[in-house]
Amino acid sequence: MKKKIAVLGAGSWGSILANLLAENGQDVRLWSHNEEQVKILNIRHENPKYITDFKFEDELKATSDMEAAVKGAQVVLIVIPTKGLREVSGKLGKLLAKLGQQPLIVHATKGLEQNTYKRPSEMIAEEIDADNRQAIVVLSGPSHAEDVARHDLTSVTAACTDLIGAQHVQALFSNDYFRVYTNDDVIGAEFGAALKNIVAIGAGIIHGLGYHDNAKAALITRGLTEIRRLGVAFGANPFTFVGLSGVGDLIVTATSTNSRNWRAGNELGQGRSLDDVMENMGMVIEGVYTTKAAYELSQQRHVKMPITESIYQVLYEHKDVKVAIDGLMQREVTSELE
Ligand SMILES: NC(=O)C1=CN([C@@H]2O[C@H](COP(=O)(O)OP(=O)(O)OC[C@H]3O[C@@H](n4cnc5c(N)ncnc54)[C@H](OP(=O)(O)O)[C@@H]3O)[C@@H](O)[C@H]2O)C=CC1
Ligand SMILES: O=C(CO)COP(=O)(O)O
Repeated sequence: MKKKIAVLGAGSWGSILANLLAENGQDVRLWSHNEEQVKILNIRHENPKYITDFKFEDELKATSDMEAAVKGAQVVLIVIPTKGLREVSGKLGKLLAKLGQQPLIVHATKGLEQNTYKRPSEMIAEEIDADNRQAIVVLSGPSHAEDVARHDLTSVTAACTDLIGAQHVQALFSNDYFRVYTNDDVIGAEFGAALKNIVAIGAGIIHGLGYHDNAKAALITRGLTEIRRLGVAFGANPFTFVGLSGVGDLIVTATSTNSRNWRAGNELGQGRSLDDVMENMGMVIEGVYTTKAAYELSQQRHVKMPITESIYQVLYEHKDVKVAIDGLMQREVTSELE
């Protein structure tokens, strides 16, 4: 049955997910705070800043009025970068209370909040009263918007402590090119999603420095060990990290030139400054912020994360990229299973 779905955030991922839901026959309202972008989406069916050479479904309606998007919605999908998530969730929470609605909440944000180190679902739960929502479901996995736009085969995970919520999302999003699995490990899904961006920056740096496949494979594998260590310290199921929202997303982000995190790392490896890289990307590079949060969290919890620490030193302490990467090899040798 056709559902009314509000999608908050019209960047590359929000707009493409909204389009997928419209293709699946749902009644979708895409909200953006940018009126000019809304006009272009409604008149030309394009979102040129975020997805080039792509025509959106005629049925997909955009609006800059959050109330118009959310009114009557049975499902609200939030696709806002971590930095703006609390603000947008707060507005949504107030609106749902005013409208007396209780939709299922889905989010696709990948990161950890600065200073509090909260996961996206924790921020959302704090900003939307439990009386004004059903479950919160995490949609995550290896899924570059550019690939989904061209109907490349994609598989992701819907994670929710209440499996019925995850199954609901599975049914809404799945089609012949987008396959959704379920998982009840929200902590693992969110840590996998956030932390893989740090490793993707590292993989880009390695490429930019001129190292090759052996170095990339080692970084990805040892990076996964760090992701698992921190996630498990917070109660994640270690098996989630060998799933789509763990190693799956790590592979796609650390090996694809579509990845903003990989591209940022590659440019840093070639000697560009972080300010320069961030200014020119024009889209969010979540890993830059997540590196800081994860590094501080690892120090606080005494979790060994040498790759994260090295990337933190490059991003925040101006350490030379080559010295940082080569330094990883010069550490005391150790057991792989430690
Ligand atoms: N792109 C992808 O392929 C994928 C992305 N993700 C994740 O999805 C999340 C969103 O990423 P993505 O769509 O790529 O990001 P983009 O940078 O492409 O777009 C972000 C969108 O959010 C809007 N926005 C940012 N802050 C606010 C705010 N405070 N209030 C209202 N709107 C805001 C931006 O508006 P404005 O244009 O005004 O800046 C823009 O429309 C990230 O956490 C990312 O890691 C997950 C899977 C795949
Ligand atoms: O999360 C993503 C793909 O699964 C998108 O990664 P980037 O933000 O690095 O482009």
